[in-house]
Amino acid sequence: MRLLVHSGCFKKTKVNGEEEAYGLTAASTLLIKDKPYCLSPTVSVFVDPFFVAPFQSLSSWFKGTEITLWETVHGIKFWEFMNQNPAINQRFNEAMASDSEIMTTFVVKSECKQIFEGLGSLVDVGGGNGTFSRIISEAFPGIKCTVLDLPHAVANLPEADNLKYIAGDMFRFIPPADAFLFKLVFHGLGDEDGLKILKKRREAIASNGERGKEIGLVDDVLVDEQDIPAPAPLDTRLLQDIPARGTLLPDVCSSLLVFVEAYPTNTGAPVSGVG
Ligand SMILES: C[S@@+](CC[C@H](N)C(=O)[O-])C[C@H]1O[C@@H](n2cnc3c(N)ncnc32)[C@H](O)[C@@H]1O
Repeated sequence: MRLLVHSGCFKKTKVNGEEEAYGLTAASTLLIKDKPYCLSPTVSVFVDPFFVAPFQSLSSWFKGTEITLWETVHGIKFWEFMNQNPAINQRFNEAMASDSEIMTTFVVKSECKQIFEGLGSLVDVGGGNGTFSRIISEAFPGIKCTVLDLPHAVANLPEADNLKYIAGDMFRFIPPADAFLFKLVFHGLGDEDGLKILKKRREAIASNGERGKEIGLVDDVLVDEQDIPAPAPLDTRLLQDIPARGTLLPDVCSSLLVFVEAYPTNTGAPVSGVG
């Protein structure tokens, strides 16, 4: 318990003014199942041996020729691994969905609500099981939401009048829309692949008569360490990015923030989010 208190999972408290007890902290409150906001699926995926074990092979990766740590350990790319392991894929998608449930509270329902007003269509690129888009589609019935993701991620998901799924490859085609949402997509890409996606998004804008200059980016962004409020776990974030992306410094992510701010919304407010 001492360790768990030290790491912020529990806090020491007194019952009836004298008996020592342990209580939940703000962080561990988010791990309670069946509450509206629960990050337990996210935590359980990122501490699962399937995700943590590759870190035992860092030295092989450094010495080898594979681009990503994941390929060094599993012999295939991260998303191909998900395709071949449906049970893990399901858990991964649920983890992403639990993160989206929380984030939409701030992005869709309060802090950034105005950025969605007036939009006719939105493509959620690499949108996973579409939790983020489902919440947007319910809050803004006038926005036609399309979730683009790989076939194994979007198979058999229930659609609605203004929520559709496209099984596809974002490196090949991104459908035209008024707005594009990229949530937790770029941090898993190397710089070259990140730029390819931006070019595809550019083509989607051009094919829509130059409408749709809005872009929503919700991702890890590398900033100077001194700019991160303590105790933000930069080391954890950097480690989380290593398995799939293959380079240690997310340069594209840093420059993307600049890019995002260069594309104001139709309401004049920059669309950017740092998650
Ligand atoms: C980290 S997850 C984020 C999911 C979702 N945006 C969210 O935040 O809940 C990245 C997503 O990108 C998808 N993805 C990876 N490569 C893709 C590709 N080539 N085309 C379309 N989607 C892809 C994955 O299947 C996965 O759902």
